[in-house]
Amino acid sequence: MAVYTEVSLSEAQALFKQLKLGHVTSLKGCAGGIENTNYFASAELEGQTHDYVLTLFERLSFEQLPFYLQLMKHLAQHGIAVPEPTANDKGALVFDVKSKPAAVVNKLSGASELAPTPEHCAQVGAMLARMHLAGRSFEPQQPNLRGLSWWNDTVPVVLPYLTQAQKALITQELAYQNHVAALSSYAALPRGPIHADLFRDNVLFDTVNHAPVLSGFFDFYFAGIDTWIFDLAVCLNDWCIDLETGKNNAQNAHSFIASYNQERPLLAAERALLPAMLRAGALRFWLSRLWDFHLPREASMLQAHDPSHFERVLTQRVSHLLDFDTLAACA
Ligand SMILES: Nc1ncnc2c1ncn2[C@@H]1O[C@H](COP(=O)(O)OP(=O)(O)O)[C@@H](O)[C@H]1O
Ligand SMILES: N[C@@H](CCOP(=O)(O)O)C(=O)O
Repeated sequence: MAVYTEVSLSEAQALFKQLKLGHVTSLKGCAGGIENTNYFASAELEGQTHDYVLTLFERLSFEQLPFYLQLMKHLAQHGIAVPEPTANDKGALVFDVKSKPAAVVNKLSGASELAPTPEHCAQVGAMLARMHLAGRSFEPQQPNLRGLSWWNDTVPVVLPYLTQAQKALITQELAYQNHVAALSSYAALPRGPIHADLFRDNVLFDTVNHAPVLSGFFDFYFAGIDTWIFDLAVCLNDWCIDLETGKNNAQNAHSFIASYNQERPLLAAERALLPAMLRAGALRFWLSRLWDFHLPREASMLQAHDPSHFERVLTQRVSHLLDFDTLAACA
């Protein structure tokens, strides 16, 4: 149950009044999620009911939040299906509720698809590409805070908890990623705001006439400026991976890359570096899961995900380098 901070109807009412969203008719704690307090709220305005999500941020501060919320607003206003944060009269997007930073966004419809097919992957791939293009006109800059410099800082912290084989894998991979980051072809990659954590559980689909229809992306709180191809690799490492074995699902990957490529054709340099970025994405999540698992932050409410899954994905990505059919298909 992800309600760590209780919000009363009258507290929600006061915020919705300030935001001119009307009268709150229902307020329900959201059972999903592990990091923040989320409430689903309905409000009536001029005879119409609208559904919202009220989030109280338990980890991020008042200072950190504007980047993420402004990015969501920018993307929503540029036609990307993401929750749009509501601003007050002064344009503020972050508010104080129970001394916690809080925001109100529109509620997306649908549910996550935890067993995605090529059709789901095609829709996510296309919207990911459109999201990258829409992000070109977003001006605020914040690096991906879970990028290379965080990996360099964090690998030494988790090393004492690893076996000899794991130590070898992670240190060799880190060295390889530092080498890649120093390449001029890497420096020239197109970049901009990326989601950086667009896993299956951060995307919702409706069902229309028995077919899935993407309703939106959410949970932008790992977003930052990084290469677009890294964002694509993070997605391929979740949407196109067999969760039991860590093996590539070539059909899903083909569909994901082909539809991304149709919206924004990949550059030759991006194709060349995709195998390296698939390894980077696997390292990033193996490392964050190891860090959460072995060094849980004090009073953390996070339930650590299984690190060994991304160790398996990394091992596969290193040994198979790439499913060449997949890349050839989007040429
Ligand atoms: N804008 C939204 N529209 C619809 N559902 C949402 C929205 N934001 C969050 N949710 C729901 O709330 C759940 C928790 O959100 P999430 O951002 O994953 O929380 P946490 O950051 O605490 O893990 C999600 O699984 C989703 O079902
Ligand atoms: N997708 C990451 C965990 C990020 O947490 P989230 O619940 O905020 O998406 C992982 O699987 O390790």
